[in-house]
Amino acid sequence: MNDIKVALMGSEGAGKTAVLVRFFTKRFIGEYASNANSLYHKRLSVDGRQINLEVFDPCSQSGSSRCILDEPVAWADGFVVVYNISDRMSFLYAKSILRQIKEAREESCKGLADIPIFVVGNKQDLCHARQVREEEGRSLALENHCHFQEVSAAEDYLEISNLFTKLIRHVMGNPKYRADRRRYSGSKSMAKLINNVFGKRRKSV
Ligand SMILES: Nc1nc2c(ncn2[C@@H]2O[C@H](COP(=O)(O)OP(=O)(O)OP(=O)(O)O)[C@@H](O)[C@H]2O)c(=O)[nH]1
Repeated sequence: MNDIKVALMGSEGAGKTAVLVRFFTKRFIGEYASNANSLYHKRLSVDGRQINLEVFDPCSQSGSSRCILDEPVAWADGFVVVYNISDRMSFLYAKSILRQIKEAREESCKGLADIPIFVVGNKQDLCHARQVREEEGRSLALENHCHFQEVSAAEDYLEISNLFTKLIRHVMGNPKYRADRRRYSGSKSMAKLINNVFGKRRKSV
């Protein structure tokens, strides 16, 4: 079993939970109670390999994204940074998240290039109210050595599913992930870290 840990980042209302719930359930639910950090988990198979996927979905309303970010940077094998294409502020926020991930990883001497990050422009169905051009999203991703995709959690399942599958493949192909897996396999230390950082709250969708 491959354990893969992904952190979802982005401003309040960008659609982080909607994107995740779409991937996990194929459905768009519309409104989500979001007053706490959540850790979702799901078992799936990618290229014939069994994956135990854990996704950290922070509550943006806590207003403490900086400290929320510190631990996931050490914890996550990959990131999905979501913004809303009809909200420029959310794009600027995504930019600042990427900068913070980079700084935090530089502090821990891990660099940015070795961790898969997907920049996701959500709410593509609202393109009539677009405030962020697709090229801007693509350039931001390129500048930061990230992958890029626009999606609509409201309308797409396939694109979102492909995105997570691609992320999982990149994580599994990452030498750092493979080294960490060897180091942590059979160890209780990661489970302990997760409980310390995120509390015991876990969700299955
Ligand atoms: N039109 C449209 N609305 C969306 C889409 N994705 C999410 N929404 C709506 O945007 C709002 C916020 O979605 P959430 O998934 O709760 O956003 P979030 O980023 O998790 O927000 P926080 O939990 O507050 O951090 C909800 O009203 C969703 O229904 C989308 O693709 N298109």
